[in-house]
Amino acid sequence: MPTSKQITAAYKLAQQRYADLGVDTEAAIAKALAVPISLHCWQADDVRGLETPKDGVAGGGIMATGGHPGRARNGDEMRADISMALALLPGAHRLNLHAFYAETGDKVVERDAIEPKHFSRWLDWAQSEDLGLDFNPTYFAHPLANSGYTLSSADDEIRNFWIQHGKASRKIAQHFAKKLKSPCVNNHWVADGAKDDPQDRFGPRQRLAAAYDEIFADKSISAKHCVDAVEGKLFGIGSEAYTVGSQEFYSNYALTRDKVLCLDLGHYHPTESVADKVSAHLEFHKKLLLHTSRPMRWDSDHVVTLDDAVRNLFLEIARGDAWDRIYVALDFFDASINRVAAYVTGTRATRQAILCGLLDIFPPMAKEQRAFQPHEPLAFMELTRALPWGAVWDELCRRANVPAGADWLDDVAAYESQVLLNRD
Ligand SMILES: C[C@H](O)[C@H](O)[C@@H](O)C(=O)CO
Ligand SMILES: [Mn+2]
Repeated sequence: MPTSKQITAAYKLAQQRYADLGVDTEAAIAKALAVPISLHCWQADDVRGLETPKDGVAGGGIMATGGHPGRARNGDEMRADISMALALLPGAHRLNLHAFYAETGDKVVERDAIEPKHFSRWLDWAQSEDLGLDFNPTYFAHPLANSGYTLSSADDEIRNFWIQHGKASRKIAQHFAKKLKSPCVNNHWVADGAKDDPQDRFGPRQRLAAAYDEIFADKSISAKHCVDAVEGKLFGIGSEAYTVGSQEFYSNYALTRDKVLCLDLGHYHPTESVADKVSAHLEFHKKLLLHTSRPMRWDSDHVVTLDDAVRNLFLEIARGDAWDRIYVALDFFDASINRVAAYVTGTRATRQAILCGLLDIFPPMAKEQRAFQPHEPLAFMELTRALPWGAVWDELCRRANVPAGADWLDDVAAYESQVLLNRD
């Protein structure tokens, strides 16, 4: 693995190479370190939640598969594992919590009754790690979600239960934001839908819109603190034929209600480009929440790698200079590998994509108002891929005081043998 001296020497050469193309690597490193990435707490425990012991499935259209030992079994273990991952990650981070990670002791507290106090241990830990907090109401993995419909249910009792949960989530998000002096993104996703063609597609969508309107009607919640986002999807396990909260539904909802639209890289047809959607949405929406994920043939939530989808997404953000109009969050869960390694791999890949976006040669070229021959953009895009961004990344890691290269694997191996393998 490269020494600190070797990293700096390689960086100097890379810096010059980029400078010749008009790219300021110092500015790119500083900005790439500053973009906050919200780490999803649910990779640590395979999306099980802390409410009651459950086996395997999270329920509601998503599922972590695999049986690698060492899964976190409680809040303390989750926090320890995430702290371990954070120690190996460069840059600014937040923690993205789901409501079913409330810690209520021996008391069963229903989701419509959760309060900020049930997350005080997460809040204390976030303060100690200097992290902002984001939040998500959990509209799945619950007996009242078994019918396949929650906020869009035709059953008043079920729908009202989930409306109360949505309202409670916003109070918690506002509390986090005030305590941590940092706005809290509160992302709403429901798995509502049908496995096979329903006879009524209108009713659930009308009820879903009305339910959200009721949730968001609470005027005691300020958008300065609680930044509500809504996340659509093409299909899920059990909602193959009909997903109530589709992309079109949420795009229109967010636009007409001034909410943030969430784009998850796993939520589209495999050939659809999420990068291409960014400029279309940002022409109309103020902000986007981006969930980085890797859909292997379907919405499988594989650990993020530096693939074209993630790279192109942040190239697009860079080309539109839209850094202040996005929130970046992770969304993957793999129970078949060491979960700390999953965090480190996926978070590093996301930040590498951010860095590659910032090292793009097109924005400086655009300033020169250079007229391209039709064949040139493609040639320059190929050149961009071949530029020594890895040397800039190593330098970024060195400055952030975290291992460059794959040196972090040693730390993960030690943590696995000393901590993770001692769990049942
Ligand atoms: C656990 C999250 O809420 C979930 O992954 C959601 O963001 C999603 O993407 C569902 O497919
Ligand atoms: Mn998502």
